[in-house]
Formats: sequence, C-alpha cells, structure tokens
Amino acid sequence: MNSYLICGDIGGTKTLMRAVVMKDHACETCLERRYDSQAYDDFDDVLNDFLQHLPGVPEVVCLAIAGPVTAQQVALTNLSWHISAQHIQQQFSIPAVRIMNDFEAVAYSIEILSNDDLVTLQTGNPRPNSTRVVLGAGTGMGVAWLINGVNGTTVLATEAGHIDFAPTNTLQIALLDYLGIRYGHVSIERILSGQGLVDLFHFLQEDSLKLGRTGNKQPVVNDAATVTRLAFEQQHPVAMQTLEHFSEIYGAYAGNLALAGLCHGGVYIAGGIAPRILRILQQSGFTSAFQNKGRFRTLMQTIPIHVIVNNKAGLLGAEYVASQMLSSTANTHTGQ
Ligand SMILES: Nc1ncnc2c1ncn2[C@@H]1O[C@H](COP(=O)(O)OP(=O)(O)OP(=O)(O)O)[C@@H](O)[C@H]1O
Repeated sequence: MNSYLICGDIGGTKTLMRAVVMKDHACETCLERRYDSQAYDDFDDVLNDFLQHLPGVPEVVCLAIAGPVTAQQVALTNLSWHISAQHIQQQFSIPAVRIMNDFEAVAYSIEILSNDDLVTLQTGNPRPNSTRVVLGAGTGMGVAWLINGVNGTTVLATEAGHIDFAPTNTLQIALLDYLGIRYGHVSIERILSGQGLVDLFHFLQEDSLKLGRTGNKQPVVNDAATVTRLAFEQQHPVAMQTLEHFSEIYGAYAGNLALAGLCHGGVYIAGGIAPRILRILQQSGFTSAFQNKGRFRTLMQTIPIHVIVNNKAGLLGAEYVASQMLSSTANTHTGQ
C-alpha cells in the first residue's frame, strides 16, 4: 500500500479532515469529510470516525487548530476541546503527529493558492520578499505573519485576534462601551467574528430603537448567517448597517496589522465570513478604513489587499506541511 497522510483544519464551527495518498511524489485525495465541531465532545471522536473509513494507519497527521499551540498542545479558544500531538500519536499509533495554529496553516497555503482563490481589493505596489500578513474572521479571528529572510519564508503564529479593539469614531466608542459591559475586555475578535456580527447587529438595533428609527416588529437574530440574509435578501436597514460597520472595522484592523508588520508583500483576508460578504468588502468602507492612517495614507495605498475565497486554505496549508513531513520520513527510510 502507498503511504498516506491525514491533514485537518479544526475550528470552533467546522472540522475539515482529508486523507491523501502519496503516489510517485504526487498527492491524491482519497477521503475528505466535514464535521460539525460542536456536535462532538472531543477531537478523538472525530478522528476515530475518520480513521474507520480508511484502510490502515496514516504515517503522518498534521492538524491546523484554532487556538494557541504550546509544546504541541492546544486548548481551542471557542470550543471545549484540548488536543495534544503526543496523545494522538499514542492513542492512534500514528508515527508522526504535528499540530499548528489554523492561521499558521493558512499562511503556508498562500504560496500554493491559485489566482482563482483570490479576489483583490487593492492592487497596491507589492514588493518582493516583504512581510505579508493573513487574517480572518470566522468563529474567531486568526492572524499569522509571513516573514522573509535569507533562509526563505518563516511563518509566525500569533494570537493577534485578542488584541484590543481600537475604535475610530463616536459610534465605535459607544460599541466599545456596549461590549465592555458584556465581556469586560473587548478584543477585536468580539466584533470580527460570527458572534461579533450578531452583537454588532443587536447594538445597532438598540441604537435605532432608541432613536425611534425602527418599528415595533423586529427580526430575531441569533446567528451571523441571519444578519447577512437579512441584509442581502431583504435589504433590512439595520442588517445592512451592521455589514457596513463590520467591514469598516475589519478594514481598519487589517490596516493596523499591515502597519505593524510593514506588510509591503500584501494583506490576505481569509476566514469563513469574508467570502460570504465579499461584495460588501468590495463596495463599502473596508479599503478606505484600511488606508485611513493619517500621515501614512499614501503608504497604505501601496499595500496589496486580497480576499482568499478558497474556504479550504487552512486544510491546504496543513496538507502542504504534512506532505513535507511524509517526504522527510521517506528520505530517512531511504537514507537520503
Ligand atoms: N452566511 C454567513 N454570513 C456571515 N457569517 C456566517 C455565515 N455563515 C456562517 N457564518 C459564520 O461564520 C463562522 C464560521 O466561520 P468558519 O467557517 O471560518 O468556521 P471555523 O473555521 O470553524 O472558525 P474558526 O477557525 O474561527 O474557529 C460562524 O461564526 C458562523 O456564524
């Protein structure tokens, strides 16, 4: 039998698993499954199910996980799972297991994405060998840097989704106060995430009720998909405003990260939400908020911004790393 690997992208909402067979140095997917993360008590149950559909034990497993990885262990930020590489290795008798942050994996995918996987919001003036950043709102907010040096590209995992929300106008200051009462610390993830979109809708709904701008019959909104449906299908004014403010805050935050790393190589917007609100990102204040950095406006106009519309970028990055692991295992066996 040919050797095979398993890669996974594990988030607070969904878990994507893929098994890949290596044949003559080429990869061929032999199984792919999507799991609802919240329907499982722990990751062992998911892996158990996935392995049952495969003809043996994989040589390599590489998992991209939404949480801070330390010593090859991670407690997911928005799910009660704890995942340890050593535990998986022992429990499932898998020779090599690696875990990494999910946005670290998205960063690895950047080099292998095709043009069709990207929609450009700002062409800018990309400079080769410059720093790049990937960020994305989904269940949470993930961020990773790609830094170029003499030995090629280094990917740096971060927890920059948990840095403070920096309001830029009076409405956003009121939003900070509103969320502060609810959460205490208002990280940017409290807004730029699925739950954040819902909270932003409720904040604007209350504001509009106070001002007497809306009637008594209000839609009930418990999830982010309802906000986008109300905006796109019914042109609901509060839902439309929600997406516009979300987009502005997203652009300002992406601009902050671009400045922090002086990302002349480009900014890549990933995560599950961006492709679903793409036309809002293209039309509304995303790019102007990105550029709105005072004396650095002209510099901000030179930084390329792309949206990653391939919703399997994290899986692709994990597959890339797993295939490298498999090749190095094969080279060790053949003494190369
Ligand atoms: N149509 C939609 N419009 C806006 N948001 C949506 C829509 N559908 C789903 N979402 C939100 O997207 C989020 C899931 O994003 P994603 O697909 O990136 O999941 P994930 O990879 O499990 O998340 P993470 O990696 O951040 O833990 C959920 O919060 C969900 O409410």
